[in-house]
Amino acid sequence: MTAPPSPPPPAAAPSPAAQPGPLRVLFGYARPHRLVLAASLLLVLAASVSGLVQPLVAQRVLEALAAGDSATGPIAWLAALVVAGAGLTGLQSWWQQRTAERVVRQVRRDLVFRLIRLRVPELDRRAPGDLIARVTSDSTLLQNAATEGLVNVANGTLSMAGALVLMGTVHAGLLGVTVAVLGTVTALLTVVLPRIRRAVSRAQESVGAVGAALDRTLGAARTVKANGAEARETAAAEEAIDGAYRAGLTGARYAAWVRVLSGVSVQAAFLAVLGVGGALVASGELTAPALIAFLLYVFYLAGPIGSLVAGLGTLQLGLGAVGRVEEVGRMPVEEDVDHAPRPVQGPPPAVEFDDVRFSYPGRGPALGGVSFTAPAGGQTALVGLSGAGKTTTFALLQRFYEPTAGRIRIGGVDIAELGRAEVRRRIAYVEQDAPVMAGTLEENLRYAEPDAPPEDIAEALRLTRLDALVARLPEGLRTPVGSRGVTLSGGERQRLAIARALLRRPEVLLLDEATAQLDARNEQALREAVDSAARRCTVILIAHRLSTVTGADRIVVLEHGRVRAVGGHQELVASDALYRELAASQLLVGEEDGGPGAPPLSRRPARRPSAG
Ligand SMILES: Nc1ncnc2c1ncn2[C@@H]1O[C@H](COP(=O)(O)OP(=O)(O)OP(=O)(O)O)[C@@H](O)[C@H]1O
Repeated sequence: MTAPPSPPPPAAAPSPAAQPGPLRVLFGYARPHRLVLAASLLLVLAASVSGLVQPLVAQRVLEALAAGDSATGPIAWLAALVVAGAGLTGLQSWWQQRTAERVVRQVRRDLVFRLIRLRVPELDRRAPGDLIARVTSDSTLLQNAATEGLVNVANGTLSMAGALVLMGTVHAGLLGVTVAVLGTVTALLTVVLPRIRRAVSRAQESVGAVGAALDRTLGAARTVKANGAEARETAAAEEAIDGAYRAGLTGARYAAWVRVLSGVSVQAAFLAVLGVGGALVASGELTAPALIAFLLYVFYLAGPIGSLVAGLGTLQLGLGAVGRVEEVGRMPVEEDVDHAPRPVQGPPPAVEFDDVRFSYPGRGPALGGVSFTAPAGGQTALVGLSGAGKTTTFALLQRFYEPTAGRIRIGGVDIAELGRAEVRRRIAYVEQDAPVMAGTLEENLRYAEPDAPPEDIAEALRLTRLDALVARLPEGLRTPVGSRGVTLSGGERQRLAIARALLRRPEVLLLDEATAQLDARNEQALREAVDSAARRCTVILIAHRLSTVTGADRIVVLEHGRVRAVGGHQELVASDALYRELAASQLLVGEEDGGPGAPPLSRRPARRPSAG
């Protein structure tokens, strides 16, 4: 198997101990692109300077005209400045957007890299829809802030400072008037902008909740429809949509205030300067062209102020998203799954559970000291009532969760000493509700073994009787399956999962028995497939059916997270009351029906992440 390319770890994944503020984090995302962003800032500043010089040149034009001189030169300069300003603005916009796309690509790659490696306990407590929203929409807000927001704020600040300096050269007193007016407006803006940020954070959380609600509902679409629960599910999503709407309205209200304040600032400064400057012109302390030039500067300020306000607004949106993106950086991931472990060729190993204890977070013990040995190369069946702890033993064996006490050994080696990739390379796992991955039937088969030789594929297909299905499909193995292709039946999906598992030639095969949806013929085929796998590896299965239990070398009866009894079928029927009860209530019915058609020993619903 070739190892997948592993992208670099996230650019900014702070340790929980010292978390920098959101602004610093934002700078962290912009830092790798600082040269391009600086160039972008220079371009926008150059465009601003061309605007900044225009009032001065206009003043020359007016003075030349007032003196009866030719104004052709200054007018030509003015035209050149206007064209240069427009060109620079266009170039800057393209350049900045290009950088923004790079930033968001990196943010999304980092997020996806981490999300796919999240530890199972973390995945179990998170809603996938919410995690997806962080990749799709929060990353966009963050990207805008880290590029456009920072450049706009820098440009607005520098351009405004430049304009104020030039205005000071025209008339210091009028500059004082302008600064007083703008200062008042700025004070008001600092009250409003953080509110926008909080509103955006709330809106983003609600959008994440919409995603989570939809993910849950669409994932259980058949159950929703079968139970006529469309209205209830719609209401649940609508509640989140309304939350986003309310937060959006709040944000819009504050955004409107920002527009009003920034618009009013220039108008107010204009009126104040006109009044004071008019008096100065009347008293002869200021020339009319100088006042006009000053007023042009005041209008020019609308540009930098607009840039500053837009930049601050974008920053607020981004700062609201930073927390949600950064939180992913703090979620625990499996660090040890990205190296290609050595191929396994050894003989089947024994699997030992030695006084294993485990509790799910916030729950009582799921396993309270489980000890049993699955003999090397044998078939071991785990049976027990629903909730006894069967699936939990599989989760611990694959290091999805870690035991709180006790040891699990494969071939005598404690799996805690092996990397997760190593442990999982030795084990093939067939889930009860085995999912079909996107792609063709062949890609599904080769999912873990892309280089499996064709004869192995043919054998796996034959053993699982999928060869008949392949022959029926128009494009054979190249037929796309899953959501964008041919829909496979539950039984076909399960056989596909077993074929995939057999192709991996594992040391240990874990089978959460998936025979409930098979007809008798195919179930017989599966038994043969598992029997043939058992000649090459150690098989542990969560048994739901009589035929499996009677075929197993060893049966482990679990009850309330403990091993209640271990033995063969006849032995347990004779010695264990619970096993006998299970057999009496369900297995015997199966025998009467002819074995393979028997009902499951224990049924359980498909598990969904517990987080809502
Ligand atoms: N992800 C989880 N988070 C919290 N508790 C869990 C989780 N998975 C299982 N449990 C709890 O742990 C206990 C053992 O569950 P487990 O799934 O191992 O039982 P099981 O024997 O496999 O049951 P079934 O046959 O119904 O699948 C149960 O009380 C269950 O509610």
